[in-house]
Amino acid sequence: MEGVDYLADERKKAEFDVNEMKIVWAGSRHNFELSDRISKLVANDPGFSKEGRTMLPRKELFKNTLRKATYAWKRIIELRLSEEEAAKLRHFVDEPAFTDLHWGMFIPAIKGQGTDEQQKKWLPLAYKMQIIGCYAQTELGHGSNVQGLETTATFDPQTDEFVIHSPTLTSSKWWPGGLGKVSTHAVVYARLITNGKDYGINGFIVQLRSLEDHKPLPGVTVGDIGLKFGNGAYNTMDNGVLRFDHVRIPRDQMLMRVSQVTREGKYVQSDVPRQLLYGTMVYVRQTIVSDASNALSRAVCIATRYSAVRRQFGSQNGGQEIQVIDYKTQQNRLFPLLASAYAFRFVGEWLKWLYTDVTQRLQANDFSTLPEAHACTAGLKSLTTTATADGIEECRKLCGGHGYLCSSGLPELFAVYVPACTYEGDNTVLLLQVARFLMKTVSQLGSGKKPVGTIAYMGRIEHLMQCRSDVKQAKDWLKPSAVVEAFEARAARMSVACAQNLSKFDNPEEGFAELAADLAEAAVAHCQLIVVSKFIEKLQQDIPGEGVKQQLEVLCGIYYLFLLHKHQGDFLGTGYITSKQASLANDQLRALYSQLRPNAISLVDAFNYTDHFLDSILGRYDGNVYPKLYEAAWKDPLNQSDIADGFHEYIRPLLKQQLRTARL
Ligand SMILES: CCCCCCCCCCCCCCCCCC(=O)SCCNC(=O)CCNC(=O)[C@H](O)C(C)(C)COP(=O)(O)OP(=O)(O)OC[C@H]1O[C@@H](n2cnc3c(N)ncnc32)[C@H](O)[C@@H]1OP(=O)(O)O
Ligand SMILES: Cc1cc2nc3c(=O)[nH]c(=O)nc-3n(C[C@H](O)[C@H](O)[C@H](O)COP(=O)(O)OP(=O)(O)OC[C@H]3O[C@@H](n4cnc5c(N)ncnc54)[C@H](O)[C@@H]3O)c2cc1C
Repeated sequence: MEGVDYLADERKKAEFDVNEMKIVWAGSRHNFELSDRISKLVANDPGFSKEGRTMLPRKELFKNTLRKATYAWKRIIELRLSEEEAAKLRHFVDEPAFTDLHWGMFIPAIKGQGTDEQQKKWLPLAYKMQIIGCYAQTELGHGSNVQGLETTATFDPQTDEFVIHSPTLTSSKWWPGGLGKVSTHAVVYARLITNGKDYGINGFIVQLRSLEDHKPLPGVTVGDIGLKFGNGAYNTMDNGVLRFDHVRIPRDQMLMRVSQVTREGKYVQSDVPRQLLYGTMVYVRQTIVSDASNALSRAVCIATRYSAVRRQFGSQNGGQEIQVIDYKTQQNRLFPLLASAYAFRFVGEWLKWLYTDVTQRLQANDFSTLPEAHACTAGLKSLTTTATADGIEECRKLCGGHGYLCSSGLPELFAVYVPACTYEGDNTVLLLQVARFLMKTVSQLGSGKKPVGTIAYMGRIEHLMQCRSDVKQAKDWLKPSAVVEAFEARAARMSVACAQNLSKFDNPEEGFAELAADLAEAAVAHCQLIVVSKFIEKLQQDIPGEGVKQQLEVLCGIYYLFLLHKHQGDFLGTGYITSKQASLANDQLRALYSQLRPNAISLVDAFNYTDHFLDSILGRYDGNVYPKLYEAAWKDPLNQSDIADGFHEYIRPLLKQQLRTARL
């Protein structure tokens, strides 16, 4: 029945102020009001309808995305939205498009690596979308190994130009989003060669298509790389292939903040670190961490609401069956994901702060926190995207068979999200960057250099190597100090063990390669410590609203106790806890599940998602699942007629043949 709230009883059980929790989730009242207003604006505009998008063939799907992205831009101009509001609108339109890369990477690359003059020239064009840009770094032969890229940019002093060239097949640019069919320009990463010397990778602004008729410019070969994983999903994006045949660009289109080439062809290195060339990746990794909580919370919202609607087994005397959310196994799979969504939200907020801080420092020529910012963005990107992709898939399974239907919203969410484990740095490769940072920190411990920030705990290494957990009863696991020490001791001991094993190798690089799997695990332990610590720090703030802080404490407990349970081997193996203490942690975890249970629906309501954004019959706010699933099935093109296309060609002859055989 329309208008009935099938989850009303669940909502009545809430022990906290949901409206206040909405503000905590959004980060501030301002953010909440902004998201609330813009998400409703998008949901109520038929121009942003998602109806039938998973059914469209690629060409129509792509054209539909072009229409939506252009319509979004039109609305942004008409409504005079600020940059912040416009970004929110694109987010709630919820369809990967070329604009993500234009705003998310092309513009940030020019801002981060262009000189003031270059920014003045290019940014106004990009802001008005008079040019559309993408980020062309990855090649057919190399993605992770940026230093291995092959595209060349050779300076020609005769004409004061760079010649951009793709010398081999493997040097073809491959993957950049927005490149295949839309971008007029790209920031292209190529090897800078001047006076016959190779100075490594640099960024160059290259025009690819005519601004008049959109044809590729002479010397440019460009197209789409083909269909990707999933129906609809990321196929709304034109990931592209690009080759250059001696394409000439003026010298001043080399992005010159980090290094310059003079009119005479002399290479000059600025006094900023070369790693700033990788700055766009640091920026985007930070945004990906913030985005992880959006994707995970969305899946969790669907699975939680559906788990309260769905009933299986246990009816007595004709009564109702049990809601599947009441099974402990369902809770043990679902509630840690709900807790992770909140944990990633808060670590995302903190990382944003860290990124802003490092950016301000860089502007003042203070590069001291750059290595930590790189390690944090790389590690947390890896940790949160892996957990989110796995979590979305788990939510699909938590919804049983119906989760496999596209109308559950989960298959498409997974297909759109899962490449986050690969793009912007393969997750294993990024963990190994964190491990390098950890090994460097451990090797410097005796040098008098005091570790600071997220690595400050290494400064207490002697204590952390010896201490033992003093937990005696299950509720002792609720003490923040007991938990933080457990995660610090585990991370420190795993890093030190790796460092000790590394020291047995004559060649450190050989040792690093041999021990890579252990090093990646040490990096995970360090990153989990960051997430746990930031959640605990968040709880030390003043959090208004009846019962809100208590619910967050429950979620925080579930997050760290679930990790402790899952990685028990690490905690036991490094000798910080005993098996008895591990078992007490598990007892406490079960108790927390029971505390969370009555609040589960309201905790996902606090995400404040519209039904339009969720795009899921199973996750509907009103829980009216079955009639809507039934209705949706009849909308499938296969059900447009009772007799299937192809019946006369294929099925009928088959049946006839069987009839003949039967008669024989
Ligand atoms: C439905 C939703 C729709 C939309 C929602 C929107 C939400 C927002 C999301 C945005 C849109 C996302 C769309 C997808 C975009 C994907 C774009 C890409 O993939 S683009 C392509 C992305 N591609 C990749 O990510 C490629 C991954 N590969 C790499 O980044 C590098 O090759 C490497 C780091 C692995 C090695 O680097 P290499 O130079 O070979 O070697 P070494 O290791 O020897 O390091 C040397 C030194 O440098 C240091 N350092 C390193 N990095 C950094 C840094 N960033 N900074 C600072 N420092 C850094 C390092 O610590 C070391 O220091 P030290 O020890 O000497 O002190
Ligand atoms: C949807 C999508 C969008 C993208 N958008 C863009 C874009 O806009 N612009 C752009 O430039 N690029 C883009 N990319 C490319 C992306 O950044 C790369 O695919 C990514 O950096 C991984 O590199 P790779 O493909 O070379 O993987 P590979 O490095 O070939 O990875 C293959 C395997 O090797 C392992 N491996 C590699 N090196 C090591 C190592 N040193 N130690 C241990 N294991 C290792 C990896 O863990 C992985 O298991 C996109 C990719 C995708 C999927």
